[in-house]
Amino acid sequence: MPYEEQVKANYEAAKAQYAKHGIDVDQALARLAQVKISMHCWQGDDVRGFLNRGQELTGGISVTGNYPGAARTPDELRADLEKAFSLIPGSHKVNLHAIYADTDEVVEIDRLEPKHFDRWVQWAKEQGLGLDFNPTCFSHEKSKDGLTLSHPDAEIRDFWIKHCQASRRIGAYFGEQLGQTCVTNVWVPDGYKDIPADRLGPRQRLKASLDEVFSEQLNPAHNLDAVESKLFGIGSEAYVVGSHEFYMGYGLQNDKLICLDAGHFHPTEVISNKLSALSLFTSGILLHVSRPMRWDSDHVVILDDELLEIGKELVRGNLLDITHIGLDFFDASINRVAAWVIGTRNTIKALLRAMLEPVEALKQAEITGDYTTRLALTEEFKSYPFGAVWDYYCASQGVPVREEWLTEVKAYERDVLALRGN
Ligand SMILES: C[C@H](O)[C@H](O)[C@@H](O)C(=O)CO
Ligand SMILES: [Mn+2]
Repeated sequence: MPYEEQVKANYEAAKAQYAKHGIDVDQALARLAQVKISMHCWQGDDVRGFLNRGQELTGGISVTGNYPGAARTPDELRADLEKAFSLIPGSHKVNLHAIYADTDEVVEIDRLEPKHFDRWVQWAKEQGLGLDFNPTCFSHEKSKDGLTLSHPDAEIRDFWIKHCQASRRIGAYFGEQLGQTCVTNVWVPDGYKDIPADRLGPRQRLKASLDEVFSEQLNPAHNLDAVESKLFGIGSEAYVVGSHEFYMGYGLQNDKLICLDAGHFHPTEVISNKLSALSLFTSGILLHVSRPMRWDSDHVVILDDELLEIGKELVRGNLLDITHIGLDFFDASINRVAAWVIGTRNTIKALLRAMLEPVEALKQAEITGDYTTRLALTEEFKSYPFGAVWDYYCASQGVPVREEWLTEVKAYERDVLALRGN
């Protein structure tokens, strides 16, 4: 049987099995096709960006590895993103950082304007992509002591406030131009390596700075603001100003999306368990889907228990409408295009797996105290023919089925990435 026919036949057989449990697979795929993943541009060049290219990566984050072929220019980065998107089913977004401005002007980051991102906007229009945005409060001379919006020096604080204000305007421009809301996420690295004498003062300053950052009213159809907390970073082991409690309080009080990065909590703490609770109090959530390994190591996302659990929580709690799903990992030890493809396909797979579960039967078993059925069904469904549905979804979206995509990445590596000579 020709391969396409085999994929279709497997799909039909799988569909019949799921239908026995009242699961409408066609409906699940239609729903899945609506979900956008915001693919982070910074996987493509190890968080270097194009402004201040000489600056080392700071902010307590780190990229390891020296796999050849990192993008050196905006055109190269866009070509790599296009390659990755051609191997991922669905229609998605690109998440930009301010240092990825594509301009011939020499511009300081507190003076960035929408025009410095026009080439990105034109490209996004051509590609049918949405854009998200982030101020870059690191890798800069004015953040060299690890402090930005909470800095004791008012002039330095003001510089970063202006940068974040400029970033929000750029986000609103993206939203207006592309007809898709842009999420602008504020993350600052501020913290101390050792035990601080004053934990309150920096938080008071950060709060006041954020109030200024968000003082301009922007159309929420164009831009939504998010705030991202963290537990610790390299050089901020003892104290991070923007802790989870800080941003949860700030976000709830000021109607900002709360960003949960999977790598920003204690090693045994998981963000999947936070979604239902947060959803009761917030108007929106931003996810930074990442894979911490012993620390906030930003490994490429794999289809592990936590990713599956995130998918389940989003689907079972009906949270996809209020949740913006972004990725945040950076691995320079493997082909960077492959890293995007693996992490993004896995995130979509986790959602599909969750959509193909007998949720109502599981909830019913639970509510009647029949935990035996809950466990039995959960375990049996792990070997239901999810793969056949995934294969069909990829084929129907015109992207390679299974590991076929790797052949394309290898060819791209040979014909394009290897020629970059880096
Ligand atoms: C580059 C990103 O903005 C950064 O990774 C941030 O989101 C973060 O998670 C820092 O640890
Ligand atoms: Mn993050």
